[in-house]
Amino acid sequence: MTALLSVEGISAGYGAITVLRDLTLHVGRNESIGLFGPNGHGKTTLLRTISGLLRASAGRIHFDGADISRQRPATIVNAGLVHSPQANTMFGDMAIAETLELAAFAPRARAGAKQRMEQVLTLFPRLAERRKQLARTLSGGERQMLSIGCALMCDPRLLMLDEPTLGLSPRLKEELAEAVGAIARSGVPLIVVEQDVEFLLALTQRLYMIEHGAVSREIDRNDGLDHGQVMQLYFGQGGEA
Ligand SMILES: Nc1ncnc2c1ncn2[C@@H]1O[C@H](COP(=O)(O)OP(=O)(O)OP(=O)(O)O)[C@@H](O)[C@H]1O
Repeated sequence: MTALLSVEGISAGYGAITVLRDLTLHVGRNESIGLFGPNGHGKTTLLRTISGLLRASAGRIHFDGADISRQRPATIVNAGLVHSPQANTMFGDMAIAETLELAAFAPRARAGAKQRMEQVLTLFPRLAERRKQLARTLSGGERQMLSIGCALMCDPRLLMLDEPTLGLSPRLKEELAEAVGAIARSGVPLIVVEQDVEFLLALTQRLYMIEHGAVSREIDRNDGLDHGQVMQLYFGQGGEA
């Protein structure tokens, strides 16, 4: 069976700067994967390239067997490949409920939008309590929840999360980690970028270490490595936190 997502030998960057260099990875149909590695080595650039916000200068990306390398972001979202970016700024003057409604813009997401909104508000009670509050007045953690909520409103078949717990207090981090775990258990495959390898090992089946714009190591949870052993590999390869 073909992979749900396959990224084959892509290169991408910004103008004259090449960030991704011949990067290859895949996500199976019933799995979630984690991406980790040093800052500035291309994890966010990879998610932006998969979601069509950046165009790869070489290589191919297939989602559910279809070549999406040249597709527009809206087409990719409508296919069910949805990206929840880091520190999403949102429409500040819109309330939470309005923002979630607007997020279900993709034709395939419109039909079940009402029911999905209820699911998002059940997953994130903080958003339910504040449904009339303006997005710009939300705390960092609440914004992160709204960003993930908006991605869920698109009815994802594969959801990409960029550092969902970055900068959160331990309590909020736990709340978010629990919600992300519930999303995975509900059957939505995930690609999660995180520095917290322990969190990734608990959540995903495989990890890719990204260094210098390429995959430097693949770790399968079945390899039985614990957090300490993964970190040893990381630092042993010259990685920096
Ligand atoms: N819009 C841009 N224009 C030019 N360079 C950029 C742009 N966005 C990112 N970069 C550069 O591309 C490189 C990779 O950045 P990217 O955000 O993909 O890394 P990352 O691995 O996600 O980092 P972090 O873990 O800190 O989020 C960095 O050197 C960054 O400065």
